[in-house]
Amino acid sequence: MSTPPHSTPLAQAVNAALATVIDPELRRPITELGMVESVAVSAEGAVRIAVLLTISGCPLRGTITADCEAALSAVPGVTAVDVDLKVMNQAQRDALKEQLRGAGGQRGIPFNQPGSLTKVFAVASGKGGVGKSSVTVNLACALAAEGLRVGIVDADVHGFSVPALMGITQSPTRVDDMILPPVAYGVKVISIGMFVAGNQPVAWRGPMLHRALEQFLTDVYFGDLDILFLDLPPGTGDIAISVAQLLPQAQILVVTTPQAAAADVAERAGAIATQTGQSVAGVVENMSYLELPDGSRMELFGSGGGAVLADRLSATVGADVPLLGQVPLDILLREGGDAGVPLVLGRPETPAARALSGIAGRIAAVPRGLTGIPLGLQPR
Ligand SMILES: Nc1ncnc2c1ncn2[C@@H]1O[C@H](COP(=O)(O)OP(=O)(O)OP(=O)(O)O)[C@@H](O)[C@H]1O
Repeated sequence: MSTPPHSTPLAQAVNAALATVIDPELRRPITELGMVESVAVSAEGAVRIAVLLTISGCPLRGTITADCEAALSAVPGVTAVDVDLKVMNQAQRDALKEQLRGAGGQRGIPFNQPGSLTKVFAVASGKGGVGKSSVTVNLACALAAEGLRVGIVDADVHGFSVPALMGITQSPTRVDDMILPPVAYGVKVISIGMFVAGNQPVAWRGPMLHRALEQFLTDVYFGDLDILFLDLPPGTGDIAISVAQLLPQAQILVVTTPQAAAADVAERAGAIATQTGQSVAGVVENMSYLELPDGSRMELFGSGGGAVLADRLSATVGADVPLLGQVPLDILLREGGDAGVPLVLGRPETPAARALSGIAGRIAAVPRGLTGIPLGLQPR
């Protein structure tokens, strides 16, 4: 015989345990999301719950089942757990979407709303291969490990690499017109690479890129984020202009190597801020040196490019653009990327990981860009 929830101490403990189960995509307790349809606890301690999935093919059904079983089995007095998975009907899905998007379920780019507190960083580089994506992923993971809510939009549509760097093979879940991004290491990630089959090259032109970015920013449910990174394609292409139009408050973070020639092209990527009215949050110098076994440093790509670039950008944009840090070359950084385990998490003790974590700390301290946000000031 089953008893209704809340009626016994055991049923209350079961409900409290269920409230600790977090939906892997929405990152909220399943009890808050209307996902627990029913809970029954027998006098013998057998628990039977019905969980409503957002869609029938939910790729995370196994995870949700295992998490419910683990949480409930740990409750003293529970002798058996049976999780019955069902699927939300349209009315339940609509209610969930409304809950997530706010009353009225309004569409639009949430990061542009007046109340948004998300800091947006567009990570740019002059040329490819300087480590822009590796830096983005490591900064995001370092910040998420500190407890911040972090997302990445891989806007490098021609050379998307973020999912692989974070070991993500899972596709986003679609709940009608809402896209739920996969989460890795606590970071919500969306990439054009998740929407193309296999490893196909993407040959899109400007307007399609703009539309894709707009769709990512509008339809992907990130929830409340502290920091959003946009991994831009190298150079000063259409997408940088689109970012400026769609997210005027995005601040530019420029990644370069110490090489003078790399700094020259990177300056163009940063200087676009003067045309778009955005601010430049700083410069990250990557591949700064290689530490040799005797402790000496070999400067493979020369030296000083990051500092020169920061000075030049300060002069160009008319505001202080700091050199946020120098990241040494480290084979482990490349290996971590290949294995989908970012260095700051896999080998946090290495000098490169420490440099990246230091830069992440400096980024966390950067105030939110205000361009494009109504300040609510009234003229007297
Ligand atoms: N500090 C570093 N030490 C060792 N290897 C690095 C370092 N930074 C990046 N790499 C490696 O260099 C390669 C290029 O890095 P990454 O893909 O991050 O560059 P990118 O600038 O994003 O390139 P693109 O824009 O062309 O996609 C990768 O194999 C990466 O593992």
